Amino acid sequence: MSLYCGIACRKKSFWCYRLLSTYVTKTRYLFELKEDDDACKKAQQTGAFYLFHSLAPLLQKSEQRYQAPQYSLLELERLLAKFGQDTQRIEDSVLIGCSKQHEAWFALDLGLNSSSSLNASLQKAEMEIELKGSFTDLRKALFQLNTKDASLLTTAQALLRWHDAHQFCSRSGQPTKKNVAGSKRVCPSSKIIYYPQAPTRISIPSSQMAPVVITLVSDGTRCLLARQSSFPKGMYSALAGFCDIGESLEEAVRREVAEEVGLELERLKYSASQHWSFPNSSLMIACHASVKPGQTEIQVNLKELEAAGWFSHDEVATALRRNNPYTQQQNGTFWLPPKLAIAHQLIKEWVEKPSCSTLPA
Ligand SMILES: NC(=O)C1=CN([C@@H]2O[C@H](COP(=O)(O)OP(=O)(O)OC[C@H]3O[C@@H](n4cnc5c(N)ncnc54)[C@H](O)[C@@H]3O)[C@@H](O)[C@H]2O)C=CC1
Ligand SMILES: [Mg+2]
Repeated sequence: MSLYCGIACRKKSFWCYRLLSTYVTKTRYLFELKEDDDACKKAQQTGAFYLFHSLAPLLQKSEQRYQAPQYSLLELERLLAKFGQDTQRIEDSVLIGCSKQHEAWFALDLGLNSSSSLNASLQKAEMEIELKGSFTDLRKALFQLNTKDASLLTTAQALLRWHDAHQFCSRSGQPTKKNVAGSKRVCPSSKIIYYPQAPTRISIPSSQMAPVVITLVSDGTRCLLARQSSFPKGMYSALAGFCDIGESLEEAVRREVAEEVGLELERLKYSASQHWSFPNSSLMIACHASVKPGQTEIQVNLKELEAAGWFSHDEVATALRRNNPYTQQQNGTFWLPPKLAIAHQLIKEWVEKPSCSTLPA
């Protein structure tokens, strides 16, 4: 087993970006902005903002086409000042993506009640005159926009709507606080962390199921297994991760693999699903995936994983036959999740049919 314990070279950010594909570096850059408020604040300085009013995106017409204009932080500050608004309102913005060159994109709604500024929301008509555009119902706007803007604004609206609906903690009743990127809200009093899908964490049994993708990556002869520091000693599993709001399952699979081990998928194939209760209700959606032969160098994201590695078919087949893993801990071999876990089923499926045919990712 060639185990990479992940030497992440810290250069300004979590990883060096050399050797990683554009897609992987973009994914890891966004992960960093979601995890690090200072990095996200810094990204706002050079980023671009899309504007909404009461969940309707601003569109401008140029020639026969509509487009969604972008504003710099400076332009936004000037616009707010012109209408007597403090710049605190910018704290209501959410991170929605970035360019290949790592220009971060944000969305800000000028019409929803602000949780960061005491100012009232801005009047729609006045803003449309000032901005020479119209705040357009998103369903209508989707017919007028290019695919990139349509997908971006759909994610933006979902995130802005979620934040607007989760201003208070369902346990303490206290106002919740958004992180800079808007990838979560925290209640300072109950300490519950809310993620844009379902309330999660600790004591609040979620009434919804958070969608989670779990993926067994193969390079044709080996499969990729990983472990978190929270796992029992010696246990390795498939890569798993919560879907982000606005994401398809395929996008979540690709993003999680890029974020956690720095690999770009070539193909993936749905396998099965499972309800999973730990730590809260999740809907596990399991897939097989493959990487291009020769593009198998793992770069472990040490903020998420303790280790990851490629395991041969024989090693994994032997591990599957171990029925009492706890005895294995003594002699330091690795072991796999219990039969009940869909990770076990996914791994067993691969051992029985190593060449699970996969579809383009
Ligand atoms: N049934 C099975 O075979 C397996 C199930 N799992 C489950 O999959 C889930 C996701 O696995 P991880 O690698 O931990 O996810 P992950 O790779 O997304 O990392 C967890 C982080 O995601 C963030 N996050 C985003 N949305 C979240 C939400 N709704 N709830 C909680 N955290 C959220 C948090 O920052 C958290 O620290 C876990 O709950 C785990 O129990 C994991 C492996 C096997
Ligand atoms: Mg994970």
